[in-house]
Amino acid sequence: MTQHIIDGKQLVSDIRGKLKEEIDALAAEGFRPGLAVVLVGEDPASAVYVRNKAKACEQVGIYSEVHRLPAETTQAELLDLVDKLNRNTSIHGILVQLPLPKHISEDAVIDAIAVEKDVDGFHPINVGNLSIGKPSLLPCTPAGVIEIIKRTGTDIAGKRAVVIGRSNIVGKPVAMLLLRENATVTVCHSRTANMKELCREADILVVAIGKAKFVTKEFVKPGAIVIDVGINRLDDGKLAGDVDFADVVDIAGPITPVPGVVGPMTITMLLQNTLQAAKTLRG
Ligand SMILES: Nc1nc(=O)c2c([nH]1)NC[C@@H]1CN(c3ccc(C(=O)N[C@@H](CCC(=O)O)C(=O)O)cc3)C=[N+]21
Ligand SMILES: [Mg+2]
Repeated sequence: MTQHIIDGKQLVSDIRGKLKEEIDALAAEGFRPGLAVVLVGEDPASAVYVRNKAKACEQVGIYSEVHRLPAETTQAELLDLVDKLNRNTSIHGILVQLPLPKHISEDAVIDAIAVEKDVDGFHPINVGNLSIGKPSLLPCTPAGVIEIIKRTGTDIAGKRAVVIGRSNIVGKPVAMLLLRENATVTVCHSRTANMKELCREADILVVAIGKAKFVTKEFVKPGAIVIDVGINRLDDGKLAGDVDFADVVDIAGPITPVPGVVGPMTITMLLQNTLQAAKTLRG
């Protein structure tokens, strides 16, 4: 029983291959999409993600630059950099790595990013446009989750979907996107009663709560699609998802291991958003 374990490498290389073709064609016309990533402070995990993002850009031919600022950077200095990037015509996507140091308001920084360059899809205008069904830049992890589900060959319309987690960056936008695909959507959280019973009704279960191995087989309907958004660092240094993979793998249908699928897909959707933003800005 391994054929239903979703192959992240295959998925990501298919999509990145198509992105590269389109970017190569633009480059042949003398136009290259550009991404700026801003990292404030020295969080080691963030440093790894930022390096992975730069590597992925290079792979598909997106120009990228990383701005590393010290932890003591003031909010005014960061807003000043964002303003410069907003006006830089060779930059089409801006990503300010979160979390930011406590003395800086994340809301103020996100609000300052040009809506057309907000490749994280975190700006309130992009969030609002998603919720009312207008075109927008979609948040990367949620967009990746939908792409993974579609590529299992599942028709989402009419299915029961349960999302565990209601964060602004994953749970809520995943629920919104599943609704847009005509699923019947339930969102569970820390105050939900009968969570196991609700989850067992799901044809599609998306887990984003940040608790290692929280979801066991009692949460899973036989054959259900299980998408694990969690990345938790265990005491032994290994990564684990929010799903107890060994416990769930035999009962689930298509299932994502951690690491290997949702993380690399998130970065792939960032590349896709940067291309989309570049085409929009180019007109
Ligand atoms: N403005 C902003 N946008 C983000 O999209 C954003 C952010 N801030 N802050 C941090 C989180 C986290 N994040 C990840 C992306 C890829 C992997 C990834 O590729 N993970 C690999 C494993 C990497 C490892 O070994 O640690 C995997 O799951 O296979 C993980 C985490 C994006 N984030
Ligand atoms: Mg959440």
